[in-house]
Amino acid sequence: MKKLYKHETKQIFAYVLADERTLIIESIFGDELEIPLYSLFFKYFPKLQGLKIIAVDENPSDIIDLFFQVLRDVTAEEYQYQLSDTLTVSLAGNQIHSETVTLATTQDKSLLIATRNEGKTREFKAFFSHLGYTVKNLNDFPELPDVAETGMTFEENARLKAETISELTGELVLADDSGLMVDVLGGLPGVWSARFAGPHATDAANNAKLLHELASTAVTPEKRTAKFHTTLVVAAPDKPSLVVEGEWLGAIATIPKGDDGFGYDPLFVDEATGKTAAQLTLAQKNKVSHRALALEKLLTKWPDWQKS
Ligand SMILES: O=P(O)(O)OP(=O)(O)OP(=O)(O)OC[C@H]1O[C@@H](n2cnc3c(O)ncnc32)[C@H](O)[C@@H]1O
Ligand SMILES: [Mg+2]
Repeated sequence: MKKLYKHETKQIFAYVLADERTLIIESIFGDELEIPLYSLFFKYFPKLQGLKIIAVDENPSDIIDLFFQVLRDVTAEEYQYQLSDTLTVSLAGNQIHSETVTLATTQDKSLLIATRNEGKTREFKAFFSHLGYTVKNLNDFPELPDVAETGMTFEENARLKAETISELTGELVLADDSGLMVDVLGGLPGVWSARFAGPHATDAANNAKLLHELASTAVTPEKRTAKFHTTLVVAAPDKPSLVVEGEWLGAIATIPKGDDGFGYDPLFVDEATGKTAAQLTLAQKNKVSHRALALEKLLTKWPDWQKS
């Protein structure tokens, strides 16, 4: 069964009955969306199979709205619900369920990422849109200066980028300083990853230089181990910045593979899957990458930091 579903007001959704009794909610790009209340959904969804919803709109409350529309469609029963801090469900006028819920809202939350790198920005956008944040980067503010990365460590550079831009704009700013560390090259290119093949080097030039370095030192396959590192710094006016980091273990391939991602992704082989980062979808990379791990840590620290 596959049906195109027209949302009451604006969005169009498709839904498909899945083989297993699971609820899968995907964006139209195939990214799985994390929406709360899965168990509740199954309490009321009467089919033996599960449900796959493909949503144009990723807003959790719209998807919950959709779920109840689907439920009415499937059961021909008049389920009603109300959603504020509490979700209440009623059938034929009688309340049959009530629970407290927390949903990310999309109101007034914006985050400036102090980067001009659109590859990084795409990953941050995918992550923060689930939390209701609108993400902008420095390409949206051409008048802001480039911050020179004069530090010798990822943290120094990330602080420079986040704190300078936060001071200039008065905004909440996140910066990412990251790089590839290849064991046999003593951790290079490291903080110089963006400039490995020279100032303003392209990704292709950096990748070519990396392959050349490893070929010229005749490195055996098992010695091509490497890791991606990122340090994230969040800065806001008048408080100490929040710093987290993440690492992703892998190895350097002998030829570039895959079309997704950016930077060194076509050469970085994920230790767990054997695929290059460029062979992973954005959603897959965003579950395992150095940036994803750092963002996970950021989320656990974010609420206390925001209150501080
Ligand atoms: O400083 P901003 O404006 O954020 O952008 P940048 O590209 O200069 O970024 P960095 O200074 O942090 O340098 C990071 C380098 O490491 C590469 N890199 C970082 N994360 C990566 C990832 O997830 N996949 C592939 N390459 C990555 C990236 O392409 C850059 O060459
Ligand atoms: Mg940079």
